[in-house]
Amino acid sequence: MREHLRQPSTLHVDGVTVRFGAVTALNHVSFDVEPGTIHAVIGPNGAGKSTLFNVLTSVYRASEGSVRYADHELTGMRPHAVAGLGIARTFQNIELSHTTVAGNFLLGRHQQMRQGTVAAALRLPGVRREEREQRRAIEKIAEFVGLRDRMDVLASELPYGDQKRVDLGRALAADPSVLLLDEPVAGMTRHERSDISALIRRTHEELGLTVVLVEHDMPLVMGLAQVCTVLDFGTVIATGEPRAIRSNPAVIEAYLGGVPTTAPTDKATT
Ligand SMILES: Nc1ncnc2c1ncn2[C@@H]1O[C@H](COP(=O)(O)OP(=O)(O)OP(=O)(O)O)[C@@H](O)[C@H]1O
Repeated sequence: MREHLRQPSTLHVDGVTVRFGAVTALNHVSFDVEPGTIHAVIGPNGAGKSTLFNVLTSVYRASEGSVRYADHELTGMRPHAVAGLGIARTFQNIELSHTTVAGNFLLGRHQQMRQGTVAAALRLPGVRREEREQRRAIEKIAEFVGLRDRMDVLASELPYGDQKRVDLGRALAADPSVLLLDEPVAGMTRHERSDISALIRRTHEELGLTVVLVEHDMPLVMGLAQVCTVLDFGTVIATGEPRAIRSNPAVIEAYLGGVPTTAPTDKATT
């Protein structure tokens, strides 16, 4: 069952509408995220990107429409059940646990643990073997995100850029097939942005993950994404390759009417 779900599948977003009272945050939003792609969701402030992420992870329930992955309807599922299907996320505002880097990775891996807490309390042999396996697994993740020598440091004591790496490692620890990244370089220095951009690319190329990326940093988006979906006032105004998106009149108008400094441009930092 679990192996089946680890097979890459298309994430279908179909007619999703979310209303908050009189505000329609998402208005019949439809697009597909093809397996093995980096798919960016962009749009001016208030366009509905965070709301969409919260629907994809079942934190919010759509008023209408559906989200399907690997023959499963995600709408109405509990968030941990969505995670169990292999859909992991990082957070715009870092939400790390008050423990070490390794502890955060272990918590992310928790779903993978086979042995129960009673067996763990009794220190049964199978538990010790599993603990060793988990330790090896999180060492690999620490290596991958560049924190191998920081595993026993409290995550809260790390610089901001490294905390973002912990957040990414925690998501990877759940062994996902789809990774949802919510503004992964927000608040970072130019150097940190370039590092994280390279890490996202490796996540896609070396681990083969499907990545859904919400980000305001247009050079980063244009350099990484194969497909962009553009939201404006809760409506999809364009979906396509970055090159086509950059010259799409509706997209240019949406940005020029909103936040000119973040409008899609040709220059990529990646
Ligand atoms: N919990 C909520 N209650 C009421 N209105 C909300 C709620 N969450 C979002 N909204 C409204 O829905 C719309 C979309 O907001 P959302 O945060 O999804 O946009 P966004 O594209 O993520 O914006 P930003 O780029 O600034 O993060 C906005 O008008 C916002 O004010």
